[in-house]
Amino acid sequence: MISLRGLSKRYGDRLAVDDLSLDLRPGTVTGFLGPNGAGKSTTMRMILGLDRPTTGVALVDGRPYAAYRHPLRKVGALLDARAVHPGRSVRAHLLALARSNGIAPGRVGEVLESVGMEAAAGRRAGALSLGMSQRLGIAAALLGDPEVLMFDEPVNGLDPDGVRWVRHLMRSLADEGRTIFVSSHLMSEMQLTADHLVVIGKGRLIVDAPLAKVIAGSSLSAVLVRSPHAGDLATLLTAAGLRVERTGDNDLVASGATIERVGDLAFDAGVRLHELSTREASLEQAYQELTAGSVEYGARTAGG
Ligand SMILES: Nc1ncnc2c1ncn2[C@@H]1O[C@H](COP(=O)(O)OP(=O)(O)OP(=O)(O)O)[C@@H](O)[C@H]1O
Repeated sequence: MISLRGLSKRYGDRLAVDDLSLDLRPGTVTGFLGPNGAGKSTTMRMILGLDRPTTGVALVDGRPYAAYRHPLRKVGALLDARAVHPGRSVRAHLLALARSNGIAPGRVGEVLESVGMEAAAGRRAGALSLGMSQRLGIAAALLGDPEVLMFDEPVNGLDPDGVRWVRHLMRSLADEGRTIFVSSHLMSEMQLTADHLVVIGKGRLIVDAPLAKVIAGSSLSAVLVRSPHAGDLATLLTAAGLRVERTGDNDLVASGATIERVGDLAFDAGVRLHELSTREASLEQAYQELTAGSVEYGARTAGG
């Protein structure tokens, strides 16, 4: 498990990461979201000991990453796909990593196969396309068969097949009980991949919650109700603390509650229902509401 406690990073007068405390759990894909400059990469770098926290700690199973003798066997990471020796072949790059981490050389062939790069093993790492570099970075992360995997924008540059492949890979790694921490700006992809979300803005924690809860919390998620007594029901639900909007003579939309709660309130009051259903916000909509106050580098939209 990865634990962050009061983790902060200051660059000059800029607080890039501001007092983050959270746990990343095994068997879970945790999506790491936030606007540009929010501090995602800096957080990941601190977990990997590549940046020193100004205050606080980042621990992997109770110890700093750097305290492990063979760190790649504990945490595999893809942070910057282009951070490879450009003149080395794909195979030589992975062999060098394996050697320095006490990993059997035979493992190189296995990870090349699992990322579909056996045929490219002899190519110069510096001459790969961005998508192929991403695959090589993922192969390097998998090399030590680690319990924890961190990926910074892993689908960047991948074609649709590659994107789907990464999604399935993350799911299967989590299903094997590993801890997966993945940053992305692709909300539709995150909605399909993540179980849990950590959202930060301007270095600060905004949300640490299951995906379903984040989506249900959006003002655009709601319960739709049709009833011949919609007026009575609206009064009842409002009195119970729900936000209610009448959308027709017999129709209303209630937000701030589950479908079960709306159904139970109607049943208890003896109000007849002709329809009870949910409208789910997309992750993109939920995310926009959550981060509305934290976007530093947003372009103004037309008319906005
Ligand atoms: N080495 C550094 N020196 C000075 N400032 C830095 C350094 N690295 C990051 N920063 C600043 O810290 C803040 C957080 O950057 P970071 O790259 O962690 O954000 P991010 O959430 O990963 O952004 P993006 O989504 O754009 O990749 C930014 O304001 C960035 O300019």
